[in-house]
Formats: sequence, structure tokens, C-alpha cells
Amino acid sequence: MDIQWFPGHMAKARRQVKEDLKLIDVVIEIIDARIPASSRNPDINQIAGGKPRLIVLNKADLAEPALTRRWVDYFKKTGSPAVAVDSHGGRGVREVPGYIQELFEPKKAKLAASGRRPRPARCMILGIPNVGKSLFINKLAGRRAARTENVPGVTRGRQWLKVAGDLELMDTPGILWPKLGDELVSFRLAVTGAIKEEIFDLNAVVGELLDWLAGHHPESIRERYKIDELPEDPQQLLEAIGAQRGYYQAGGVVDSLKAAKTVLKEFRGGILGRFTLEEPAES
Ligand SMILES: Nc1nc2c(ncn2[C@@H]2O[C@H](COP(=O)(O)OP(=O)(O)OP(=O)(O)O)[C@@H](O)[C@H]2O)c(=O)[nH]1
Repeated sequence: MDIQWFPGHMAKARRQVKEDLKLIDVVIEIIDARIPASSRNPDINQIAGGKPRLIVLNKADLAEPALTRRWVDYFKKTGSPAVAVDSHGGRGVREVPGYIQELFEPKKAKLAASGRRPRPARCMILGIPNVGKSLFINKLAGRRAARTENVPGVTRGRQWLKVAGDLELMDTPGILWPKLGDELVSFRLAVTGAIKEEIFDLNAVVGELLDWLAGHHPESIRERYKIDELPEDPQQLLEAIGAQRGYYQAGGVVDSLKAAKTVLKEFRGGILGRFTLEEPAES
């Protein structure tokens, strides 16, 4: 899924999600723990409406633990239960059903009061591209919950995956658009991978990333790229990294594009360290 969101696409996504939400008791909003504000869909409150919602800060293994705790507290204080998760390693995933049951409780009581048979809480995942919706679904529902969308000739409707803890999970996540138009947000979406590389200026984005890292975590660059004195100009820093790695083009010119790709890959992979690019509004 690419990030080319146009008004038509957004309207279609919104309609689809609205339709699916009719079947849902609890919404699971997946965000990226490294950018908990920028990775939220701007209209999520309207879209999820009055449905109880759990915020999942995914990729917590790549984020700064202390800041993740602050973000979780912040969301809780603002009335949204939140949990930090690493969908790769699985940390935090097992806590999710408990939160969902709590959020389902009022509706469950209502169903019981009207004499209906108890049933599992029905949930669906919502989030912008690349926050880890699919991996989270697989982790929560278990290995056997293989998706079938690539099987030729199979027309899929919405399917439900059974999840331990008396839950049912819609197998297809709702993909929502990210915040568009704000430069700082776009930068954060680009470095974390929510925006595809083909559509941003790699050198500029990595330059901004190096600027941020040099300001907040200079030791991470010094240690990784063995550069004692960090040049102030990010483009010079990029060249120093390229030179250190031996990335030269014909004529002895440093291949700074290759250096930029390396830095981005290592940042995204957590090799430079665990970073969170934004803090909650209140401390
Ligand atoms: N380190 C780490 N990587 C993760 C985690 N969750 C997802 N990823 C990686 O992030 C990338 C995107 O994961 P997906 O599950 O495909 O994300 P998605 O939200 O379904 O993506 P779209 O289909 O584009 O909407 C993949 O490379 C995953 O391996 C996590 O908790 N930790």
C-alpha cells in the first residue's frame, strides 16, 4: 500500500471503514511508537466515533522506552487506554485482550441485560500504512491465522479470526491516510517508513534526520560511524559517513546517496539506537 492519498481515496477508505465499523465492538488503533502523534490519522476521532478504542503503540522495540511510557500515560490521562507493543518479538501483545475485554464490558452487560447470548468482543484494526497492522494481527491471532488474500480465485469478504481471550478480529485492517501537508509530520512519516522512498527526497530527509540525531543523540552517530567531530552541516556529515564507509564514486567523489540509504536503513532497523521523535504535549 502506497501513500498516494487523494480525496477520492480518502473518501473511499472512510466509507469502507464506516461500513466495517457497524460490526465492531472495539477499535484497535495502531500507531508507531516512534512518532505517536504523527502516525495517527487526523480524523480518527470522527471515524472511530463513539466506539471504545484501544491505542496500540507498535514498534515499541524501536522507540525510546522512557518516552513510550510517557506516551502511554499521556493517552491514558486523555481517556484513551493505551498499550506499548512489539509485534516482531511479541512483547505487550498478550496484554491486549485484557484491555479489550475491559472496553467491551459495558456493551457485554447491555447485551446480557437484553437477554442476548454472550459473544466474543468483535474488534478491528485501524491505522495508517506501514505501522505494522498486518504483523500485529498475525501476532495477536497466532500463526494459524494465515491470510488468504493472495489465493487466486478467492473472493474474500470480511473474515473473522479467533483470538484467545474471547475475541474475534476482523482479518482485514482498515488503512487510513496519514496527516498530509505538514512538513515536520511528513519528515517523521518518511524516516519511519510510512511514506515510500520513491516519493521523497532521500538526501533531504536523511539530512534532516542527521540534524535531529546530532542534536539529540550525537553519540549514536559518533559510535556507529566512528566520527569524533560531527560537522554541523548535515550534508557534510553525510559525506563524512560515506567516506568512513568507503562509498566512493568514480573520480573519488563520495557517494552520499548510498550513505543516505545506509543511514536510513540503519535508523529504521534500530541499529543506531531506539529513538522517539516526538514528545507528548504535557510532561
Ligand atoms: N521492529 C519492528 N518492526 C515491525 C513491527 N511491526 C511491524 N514491523 C515491520 O514494519 C513493516 C510494516 O509492517 P506491516 O505489518 O506490513 O504494516 P501494515 O500497517 O500492515 O502496512 P500496510 O499494509 O502498508 O498498511 C514490516 O517490515 C514489519 O516487519 C514491530 O513491532 N517492530
